[in-house]
Amino acid sequence: MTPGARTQAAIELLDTVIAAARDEGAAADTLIARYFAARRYAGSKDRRAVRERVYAAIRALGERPASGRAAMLALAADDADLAATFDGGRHAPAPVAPDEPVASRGVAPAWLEQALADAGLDEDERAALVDRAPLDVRLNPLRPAPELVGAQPIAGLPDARRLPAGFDLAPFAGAVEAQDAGSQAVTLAAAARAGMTVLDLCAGAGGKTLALAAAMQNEGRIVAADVDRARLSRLAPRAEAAGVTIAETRLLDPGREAAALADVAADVVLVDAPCSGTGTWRRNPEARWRLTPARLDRLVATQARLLDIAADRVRPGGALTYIVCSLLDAEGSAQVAGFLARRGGWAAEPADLPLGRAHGTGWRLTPAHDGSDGFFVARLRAPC
Ligand SMILES: C[S@@+](CC[C@H](N)C(=O)[O-])C[C@H]1O[C@@H](n2cnc3c(N)ncnc32)[C@H](O)[C@@H]1O
Repeated sequence: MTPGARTQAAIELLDTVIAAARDEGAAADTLIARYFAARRYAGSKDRRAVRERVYAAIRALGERPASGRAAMLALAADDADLAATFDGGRHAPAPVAPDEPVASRGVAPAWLEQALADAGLDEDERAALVDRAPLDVRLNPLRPAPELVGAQPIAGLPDARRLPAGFDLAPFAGAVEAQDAGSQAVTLAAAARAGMTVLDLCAGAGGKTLALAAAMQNEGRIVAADVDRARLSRLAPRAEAAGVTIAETRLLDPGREAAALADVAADVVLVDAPCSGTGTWRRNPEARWRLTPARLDRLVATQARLLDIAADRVRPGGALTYIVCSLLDAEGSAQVAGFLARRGGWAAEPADLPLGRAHGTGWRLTPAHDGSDGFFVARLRAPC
């Protein structure tokens, strides 16, 4: 492909990413894979260059742009080589007209930037939300530790390593789990120990379930529940590879979760709740283009409902750990304040984790402060 054809491909792809973000359609990665599946003539260098351009645009633009062309013109404003590809040549974008719309750079849509500022994140903290994320892993203490060339330790997390970009994890399946340092740190707030009964209410594919099992030295019982069949079905093979035998999965019907869990009385319940993901924009920057105030309201309502379901499953004196990979107070500190207001006798305990700092009713990790994804976590103690 010529440089102009690559630019035009990025514009076309961005048009589909923008439409999918607006209409809750497929993720950018899926759209890029589909695009090239239908264009076998594009070589691996072309694919990489186009993909990089698409993601550079997504990362640079906070507001969902009006079009792929407006998005690429925003990048071209600071990149003379890119601007030169708008030459009207064969397969290349048309030359730029004097009054053409150009998307504006930014971290997030205005309403979200304001909500993040209201949550106490200054400009530098907000800008770091869309930096590139490192590759972090958790060494599985249930398996012999492999040699990982180039691995760096992460202070305060003995099982965490930061790996060089592009490191191939496939040969280490079961011994090494890809997991952000922040995700590892917030799981420690659950303080799961050998012999406990633990409910992982939003287990997904089991990233935190496996970390809980390791902390429990694979002794006790974990009920790993989720409403998403596809995600939950990935847990059992991962557990087997990791040597985890104490986790059982339970697929829940949305709206009927409480009944399906009525037999569980847990020492620890973990709610790794569905959220806006504002703390994981480094890995998923297009999420900024998908979130609307109405979608956020729905997530906040679901989180409150899950907190109440979870609280009913904690034995007297047990603990509930609530986690969101979001830095919005509506999903974090204020969500927990609402829980404490409607649940007499419950108390928030200081988390005191190796990463992060106290924030409102809980604890917060941010990319700028901790070099990890952004999280809010609270540990809540049930009355005896
Ligand atoms: C942040 S993800 C969990 C990630 C997972 N704990 C991990 O560490 O990989 C949130 C999960 O909540 C699940 N979820 C959404 N609504 C739910 C509900 N009503 N009951 C249980 N799980 C739910 C989603 O399917 C999703 O897997």
